[in-house]
Amino acid sequence: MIEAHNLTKDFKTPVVREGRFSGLRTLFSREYRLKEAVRDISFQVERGEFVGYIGPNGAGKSTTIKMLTGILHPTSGEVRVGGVNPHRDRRQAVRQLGVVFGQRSQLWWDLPVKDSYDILAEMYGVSGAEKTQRLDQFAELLDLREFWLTPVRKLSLGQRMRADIAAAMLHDPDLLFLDEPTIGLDVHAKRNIRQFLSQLNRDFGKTILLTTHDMDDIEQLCSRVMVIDQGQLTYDGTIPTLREQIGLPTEIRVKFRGPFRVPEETEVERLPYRVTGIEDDTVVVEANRHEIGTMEIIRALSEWGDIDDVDMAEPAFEEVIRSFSAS
Ligand SMILES: Nc1ncnc2c1ncn2[C@@H]1O[C@H](COP(=O)(O)OP(=O)(O)OP(=O)(O)O)[C@@H](O)[C@H]1O
Repeated sequence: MIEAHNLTKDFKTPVVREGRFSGLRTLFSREYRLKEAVRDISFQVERGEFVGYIGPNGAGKSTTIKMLTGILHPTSGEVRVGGVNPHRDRRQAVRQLGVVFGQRSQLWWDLPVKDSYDILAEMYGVSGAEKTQRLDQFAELLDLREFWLTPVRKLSLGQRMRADIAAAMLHDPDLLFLDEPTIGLDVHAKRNIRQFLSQLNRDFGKTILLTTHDMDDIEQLCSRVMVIDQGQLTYDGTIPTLREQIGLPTEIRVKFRGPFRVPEETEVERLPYRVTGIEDDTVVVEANRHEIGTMEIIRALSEWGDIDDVDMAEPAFEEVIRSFSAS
């Protein structure tokens, strides 16, 4: 559905001069600084996938999305979306993709929500019957009716986002790009949006590429995640594998039935796990699953006493990403 081959995007920006008349001198300067926003990125997204695209600020996420949607032309490399070049065959590409930018709306600010849909339907050549059928469905799933006749500028952020997602899907594209769709929303509004996106993917087979700083979005929605850092793709795979690669410690809480004996610190230190706490009948251990298997730890701990229950907590996803970007 999406193919990116050795995508690179450089931005040339004039070097800003200091001092008097600096604005004018910058304007006429021939000195440029080159910024490699995206460097030699290749990936493929198959039909029906839900992919998270994440990375620190300024990593190159928006630039990539803009190349995939045809807004920007790559400096080198190639993009195909549904078999077409989105920059060259703009009309064809636009028909099969929907885009939502969390920070700005594609709806008409002063018009009632309903009127924006009428204009978009006209622009995309969506027939009256199709429009009615889709809007009925979206109104149901996204609760649009409560603000149907309200001008867009009067909507809350959550309402505006729901209205925008429905607008992006009005012409029934196969592919949806979302850039920060849950930014600034409260927990309830985020849940609504996530539910709808999940339905679009699961029940309607839509392919979705999601850029977000909200790690819960990624964990709850995406089956695959791509990490970009300083313009380069540093990871492409599943979330559990990403966790394993980083090797952040897993916390294991072991509850003992009856008495137990924790070995002396000197004995424990030689082992690839650390006892980080003892609370009544529970011992908390941190281990790096790179170095020792969970079963091995449990086997070792069972020598301390009679194990009643074991609970494991994986490292928080946000921490995984932070550590990944720093390494
Ligand atoms: N039009 C432009 N001209 C010059 N530099 C640009 C332009 N657009 C982006 N950049 C630079 O390219 C780099 C990547 O920017 P981009 O917006 O793609 O990052 P991002 O990962 O989307 O960041 P964020 O999470 O903050 O939105 C940044 O250093 C940015 O300053």
